[in-house]
Amino acid sequence: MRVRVPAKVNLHLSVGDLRPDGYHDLVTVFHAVDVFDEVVVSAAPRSSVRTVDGAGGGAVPGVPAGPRNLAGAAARLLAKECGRSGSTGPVAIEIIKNIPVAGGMAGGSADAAAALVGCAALWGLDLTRDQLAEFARRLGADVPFALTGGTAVGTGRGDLLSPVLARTPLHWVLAVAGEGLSTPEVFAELDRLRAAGDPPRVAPVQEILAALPSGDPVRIGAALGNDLQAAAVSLRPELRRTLRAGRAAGAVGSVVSGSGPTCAFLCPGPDAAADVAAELAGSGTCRAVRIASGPAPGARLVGSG
Ligand SMILES: C[C@](O)(CO)[C@H](O)COP(=O)(O)OP(=O)(O)OC[C@H]1O[C@@H](n2ccc(N)nc2=O)[C@H](O)[C@@H]1O
Ligand SMILES: Nc1ncnc2c1ncn2[C@@H]1O[C@H](COP(=O)(O)OP(=O)(O)OP(=O)(O)O)[C@@H](O)[C@H]1O
Repeated sequence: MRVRVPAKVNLHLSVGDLRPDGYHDLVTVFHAVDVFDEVVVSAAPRSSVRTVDGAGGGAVPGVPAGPRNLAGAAARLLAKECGRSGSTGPVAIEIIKNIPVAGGMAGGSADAAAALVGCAALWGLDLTRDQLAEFARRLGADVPFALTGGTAVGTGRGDLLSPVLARTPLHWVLAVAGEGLSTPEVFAELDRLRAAGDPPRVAPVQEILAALPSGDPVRIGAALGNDLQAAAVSLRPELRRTLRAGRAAGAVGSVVSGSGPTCAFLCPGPDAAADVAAELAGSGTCRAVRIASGPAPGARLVGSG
């Protein structure tokens, strides 16, 4: 079973206080973009997970091959919970990676969502979208959104979703950094910054929710915001230059995606995105540049047999 699954950017992310369970309450607006990982799940004598680079086919540093890989964890969870209702068994999982690793674009979460969809199909499990979402939630805060895609508001840990009807395509340039950031470290840095003196918080979510139906990139660009941006910039001060370079190149909005360090630049249209990408690529402020658009659909079977 071959499943295609999108990356996300957060158009809005407001972070509440640290909870006793180590998480923070969030209000976020997820937006899926057309940077896709593919996850291929096949019955095999022994379970395994292998990741290859979608661009060159080589190894992908930073992605665990063993039991810590979230896609393998997804397969194990489904086998454990549904073993009695279908023919579960060992699976070989191959991940074809295009989503930047540890980039704040939920790549590991996407692979977990794709593995849930692929294994459910392989094993003939008759699960509803709600049942899949419940398993997804147990794997990580970002996993349920990778199932649904589109644009959605997330509350709780970010895992309670309600869809946002905003179908006008948005054109993005993504600036990918040379080295990733650890999500727990970025949340911890925000706690530290707040203990030392409250950094400014993002505007209420209503601002972006009011802007989205207009489809107007200038209005939407002005409403982008992320409480984790200050923490990501504090850990990686060079992101300031990246953000400045994208705006100087003509982007109408900029935001660090999730826990970073990927920076997302909203552009007025596809031609402007090509111009911004070319200029950013020459600015020397990031490792790679990608053009993307959203909203993209969530995890979907694209082949079988
Ligand atoms: C930053 C975001 O990408 C925004 O969409 C997500 O909140 C992160 O989601 P994720 O990577 O799926 O997160 P998880 O794997 O569930 O959690 C990793 C760690 O991030 C921190 N974490 C995550 C989500 C959340 N609401 N509060 C947190 O404090 C916790 O330290 C947690 O142990
Ligand atoms: N399938 C996977 N793909 C990528 N990373 C994985 C995977 N499984 C486990 N990981 C681990 O998760 C860490 C975070 O990777 P990921 O690419 O999901 O980060 P992220 O995009 O910043 O996450 P998020 O946006 O959800 O916070 C990696 O450093 C790696 O150790």
